[in-house]
Order: sequence, then structure tokens, then C-alpha cells
Amino acid sequence: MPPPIASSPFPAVQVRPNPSKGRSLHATTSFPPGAVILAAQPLACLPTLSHLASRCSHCFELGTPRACTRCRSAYYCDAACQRAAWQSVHKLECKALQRVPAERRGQLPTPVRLLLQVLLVEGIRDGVESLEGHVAARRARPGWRDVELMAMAACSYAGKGVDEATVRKAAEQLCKIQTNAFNWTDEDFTEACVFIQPTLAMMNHSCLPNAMIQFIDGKIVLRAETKLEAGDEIEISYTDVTMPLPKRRQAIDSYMFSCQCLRCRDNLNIYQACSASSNLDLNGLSLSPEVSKVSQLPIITNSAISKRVTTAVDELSGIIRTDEFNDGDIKLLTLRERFQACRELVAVGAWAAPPVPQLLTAISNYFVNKEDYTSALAIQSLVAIECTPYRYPAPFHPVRIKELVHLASLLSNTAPHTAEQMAQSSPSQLTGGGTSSKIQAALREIDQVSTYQMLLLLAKRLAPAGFSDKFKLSLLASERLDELKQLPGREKELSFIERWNTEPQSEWSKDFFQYAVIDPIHRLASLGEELVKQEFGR
Ligand SMILES: C[S@@+](CC[C@H](N)C(=O)[O-])C[C@H]1O[C@@H](n2cnc3c(N)ncnc32)[C@H](O)[C@@H]1O
Repeated sequence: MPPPIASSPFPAVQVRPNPSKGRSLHATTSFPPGAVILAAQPLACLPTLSHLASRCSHCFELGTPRACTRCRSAYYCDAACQRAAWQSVHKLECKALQRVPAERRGQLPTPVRLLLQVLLVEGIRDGVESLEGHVAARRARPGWRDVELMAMAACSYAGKGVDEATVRKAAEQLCKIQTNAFNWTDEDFTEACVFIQPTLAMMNHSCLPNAMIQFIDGKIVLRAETKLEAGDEIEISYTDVTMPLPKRRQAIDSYMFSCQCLRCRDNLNIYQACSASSNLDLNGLSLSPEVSKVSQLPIITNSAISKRVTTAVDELSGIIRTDEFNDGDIKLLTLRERFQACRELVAVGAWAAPPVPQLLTAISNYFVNKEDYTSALAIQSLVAIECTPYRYPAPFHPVRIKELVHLASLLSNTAPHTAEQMAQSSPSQLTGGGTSSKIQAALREIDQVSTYQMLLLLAKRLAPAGFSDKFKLSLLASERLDELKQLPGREKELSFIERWNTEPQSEWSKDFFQYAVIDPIHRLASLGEELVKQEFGR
């Protein structure tokens, strides 16, 4: 039986039957790239296990929330959040959580906690009812016994009994959660919350998505990633689209379909996927205006090189675990070994091809840990110019905004480097004294404070419209810009920056941006390239 079509409570979107995907969500009007299509309240939302004790279970703000004194497994920032949660879900959920043995309470998997809410709260249960769960197909898969056990545990904690019919229904509800819950990653890209929103759950997946979701101030904000026309299907990505094909397939497998998008069908590498984007021209006012010329790169024009890049990426995805790059203590030797494994990609300048960007970020973090901020800044500039814009061609993508703020943070650490301070500072444990002093010399010639200020203003400009006072990265940028106001003697610079910020499209502003931001960051990026090849390519 075809799934029922629910009417959408949001005028901007409409649910339609879809012959190959069940149902799909469509725009009812056109949207320019970056526009906010809608903002929705989640039907149910929970911090993930690793964030349970650090995020409020009601407003989801990061902080040091206090545990509910009864169940000790929901956390709230204050009495108001606790009261509101008590009214909506926690009154019922708290009793159920108290039935979980104390030693297991903090370990209850997030889908099981969501299932508890589905079992206990009528409104949530009704919202989940019409969602797709692929129950029959999941039942035929090896992990089905675990699904049943989780369902049985949830029924028991919820006080619903564990007879066959009740557990079967709960297992179906768990399947719907697994098929439709969104995993929201915070600004550090760790999974922070899991939520369900029935209308947004109608969005299908594409590895070349035309929309994205952000979680801002407890709301799910749906944004157009490319231009949308009325009637277009809205497609988001269920996984990290910059991963190589085998990894994407693995991630998508849990949604019980195989992706037939152009990126998957033709196994497009990161540069080919970038050149298929309609967002390239939007980069004209970004740090990387040359992204628009991606189709002229040898990686695209020379099919032998292009193929080699795709093959090398697929091979490396089997031998390099990118999660090891998140280890703060990663050793120099490991970084060198991994960099050498990537030499084929580096040799053809395929800096954006995975796992090179993740590796460069780990190298930059390695320098930060050593308090060698100049080297970290040079490597991060390389990432900002050669990696991220090709991976995420929309300059308003949160990853691009985060990078501007990150570059600015690194600049704030290098800015106080006077000649005296530099003479005193130890150039980390590396031997690359030559390149390190070139980076320091380059930094002495840059008006780092102005570059810093303009990167932060750019980050603010790219925030989603209507959410700049809620979006974490623009709040952070505003705070830092306010601190700058106290710096004396910058009247001339401030008047230039003000003019650039009010009329960014004018020829004067473009030249000024080139001079004050693009040229310095590109210079640092080429020194970053020299440094990384010299120190890690040996
Ligand atoms: C979150 S739901 C999306 C809404 C769904 N189409 C429905 O009718 O309920 C996820 C499910 O949609 C289907 N789906 C999503 N993206 C798809 C795609 N690119 N191709 C085929 N099916 C897709 C799969 O069945 C998947 O498990």
C-alpha cells in the first residue's frame, strides 16, 4: 500500500507521492541559494549519549546543565527549561527512566530514549505513525534481534508490558525512528542531537543536495543550498557527501535504499562533483573566487588524472581511518605516514580529495597543540583555499562559515607576534625553520587585525537571514568584533572596512578585499603547502 500523503503545515513546501522513493517534499515557490525555506519545531528531540550531560534536554543549549533529581538522566539549564520539559514529555519519561537499572540509565541508546517518548507521548506517537520504517526489509537483516530487544526493553521501561503485539508495534516504531530521525552535528561537527520532524522527514537524500538543515536555537532551519524553483523536489544529504563512494554507500545502507544520484552513478570525485554545482559563481566574493574555474583544472580536463584521483580516494578510504585524525594526541610520525600514503593525490594538487583535508586539519591542530600558531595558520589557510571550497561549493555552508571564524581565531594568536616575540618563540619540534621564518615574515607584512576583522564580518554576512542573533558562529563573530572596537588608532582602516562592508560588490571593495584578505590568505596557503610538503612529505 502506498504511504499516506499528509498535508504540510508549512506553505513553502508540499508532500507529493514519488514513484521511486515513496513520497517526496517539494518547494511551492522559488528560493535563491542560501534562503531560509522554513523553520520548524522538532516533534521530538534528544541530545545524543555523548552530549547528554552537556546539553539541556529541553532547549539543547550547550553548558553545564543540572540532572533531574529523580531520574538523573535528563539535564536542564534552569528551572524554566525543566518546567517546560516536565509539561511536554518528562513527567511521563521520568517515571520510565527510573525503571531503567541505575547503572544502565546513562547508557540508554538515543533511539531507545526516542522510542520511550513515542510510546509515552500521544502527540509524538501520532506524528511518527505515518512515517516509513521498512519493517519487512529490516526484519530480514542480521541485526533484527537487537531491534526486538531494544523494543522490548523500551516497552518494559514505559510500563506497557512485553506481550508479542506490544513489542512488535514498538519494533515498528523503532524502525521508523531509524529511518527518519535526523542526526544534528554541532559547530564542532560532533553529533549533538537526534530529532524527528514529520514533514521534514519527507525529504529524500541526494549526494548532490539542493538543501540543507541547520539546528539553530532549538529550531530546525531548512535552507536552499542551490537555487530552487517552484515544484522542485527538495533533497538533503543524509550523510557526509564529501566521503568517498564506498563510505557513503555504507552510511546510506541503513536507510534501505541505494542512491542513484549522478555523484554515485558516475562515482564523481570531489572536483567533478564541485564542477556540477550551480553555486560556483557565488564564490566571487569569497576567499576562493577561483573555485568558479574548477572545470579548467587538469583534475577535470585530463580524464587519466581524474580517474587516478577517484581510484586513489577509494583505495585510501580502505586503509586510512579518518576518525583517527580527531585524536588530539595524534603523533607526528603517524601524520607523516598518512601524508606519504596520500602522495599521489598531493602530487596532482588534489588537496580537496579525502582524506587529505582531514589530514591537513589534523596537522593544523597538531601545531595548535604545540602552540605553533603561525604554522597552524598557514596549514589552515591551505585548507580554506584548496580544500573546503571544492568540498562545499556554497560559501554560506556552515563549514565554510566555521572556517572563516577559525582562521580569524588563529590570526588572533599570531597577531601579537612582534619581531622580539618571534625571536623568543621555539619553532615547534620541526626542522622547517626556513618555511617557518617565511611565514613569520609574511605575517609581519600583513595588517593582521584588518584581515581578522574582515574574516569575521564575512562570516556574519553569510549567516542565515533572520537568524544572525541566534546562529552560534555569527554570535561568536559579533563578540570578537565588539572586542576590536577598543583597539585605538585604527580610524583609517575602519573607514575602509566600513566602506567594503556596506558595498561589497563595488569594484573598489573587490580590490580592497583582494588586497586585505585574499592575497594574504593565499600567500599563507602557499607557504602552508611548502611547509607540509617539506615536513611531512619526506
Ligand atoms: C526520511 S525518509 C524520506 C521520505 C520517504 N520517501 C517516505 O516516503 O516516507 C527516508 C526513506 O526515503 C527513501 N529515500 C530517500 N532518499 C532516496 C533516494 N535518493 N532514492 C530512493 N529512495 C530514497 C528511502 O526509502 C528512505 O529509507
